[in-house]
Amino acid sequence: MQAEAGWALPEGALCLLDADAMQRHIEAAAQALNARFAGIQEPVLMLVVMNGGLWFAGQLLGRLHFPLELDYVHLSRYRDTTRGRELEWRTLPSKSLTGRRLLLIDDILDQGVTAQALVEHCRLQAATETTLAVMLEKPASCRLVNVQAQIVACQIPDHYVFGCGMDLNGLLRNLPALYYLPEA
Ligand SMILES: O=P(O)(O)OC[C@H]1O[C@H](OP(=O)(O)OP(=O)(O)O)[C@H](O)[C@@H]1O
Ligand SMILES: Nc1nc2[nH]cnc2c(=O)[nH]1
Repeated sequence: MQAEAGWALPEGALCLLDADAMQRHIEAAAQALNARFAGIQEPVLMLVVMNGGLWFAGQLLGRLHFPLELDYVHLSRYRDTTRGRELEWRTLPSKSLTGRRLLLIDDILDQGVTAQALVEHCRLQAATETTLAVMLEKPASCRLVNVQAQIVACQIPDHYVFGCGMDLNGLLRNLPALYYLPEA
C-alpha cells in the first residue's frame, strides 16, 4: 500500500486517523492548553519526551499562546520494537525543575510506565505543578501503573500505532496520519 508519494506502508497497514483528523484533535488540545495556562506570568517549562513527543510538540508550539520555555528528556522503552521493556533514561532535562510549572509532552499513554517515571521524577525534583499532555491515549485497561494525563488530544483503541512522530521499527515517524497493523 502507498500512503502518499514517498511513503511505502507495510502490507496490511490501516489508517486509524487521517491527517485532517489529527490536526483537528491537535487544535482542540492546543485550545485546552491555552485555557489551562491563560494569564500565567512565569513561563511554563515544556518538557518534550523524545523521540515520540517531538512531532506533537512541533504541531502544538505555534498554537500555544502563553509564555513557555522549551526543554526535553529522552526516555526509551520500546527501542525499535513493538513491546515495552525496561525504561532507559537517556537524557535528563538541562534546566532545573525545582519550583517550576511543567508541561510534559508525549505522543502516547500506553502501559503508562514512561509517563509515571517522568511524573515521579518531576515530583522528586520539587516541581510546583506538572501537567501531562499526550497526543494519544490507549484504554485504561492497557495501563500497568496508575498515571493520568490531564490533556489528551485523542483516545484510541489498543493497537500498536505509527505515524505522527511514532515509529514502526524505528521508521515512518514522518507520516502525517496515524496507522496501525491489525495483527501487531
Ligand atoms: O506508556 P508506555 O507503555 O510506557 O509507552 C509510552 C512511551 O513509549 C514510546 O516511547 P519509546 O520507548 O517507543 O521511544 P520513542 O519515543 O523514541 O519512540 C512513547 O514515545 C512513549 O514515551
Ligand atoms: N510507535 C508506538 N510506540 C508506542 N509506545 C507505546 N505504545 C506505542 C504504540 O502504539 N506505537
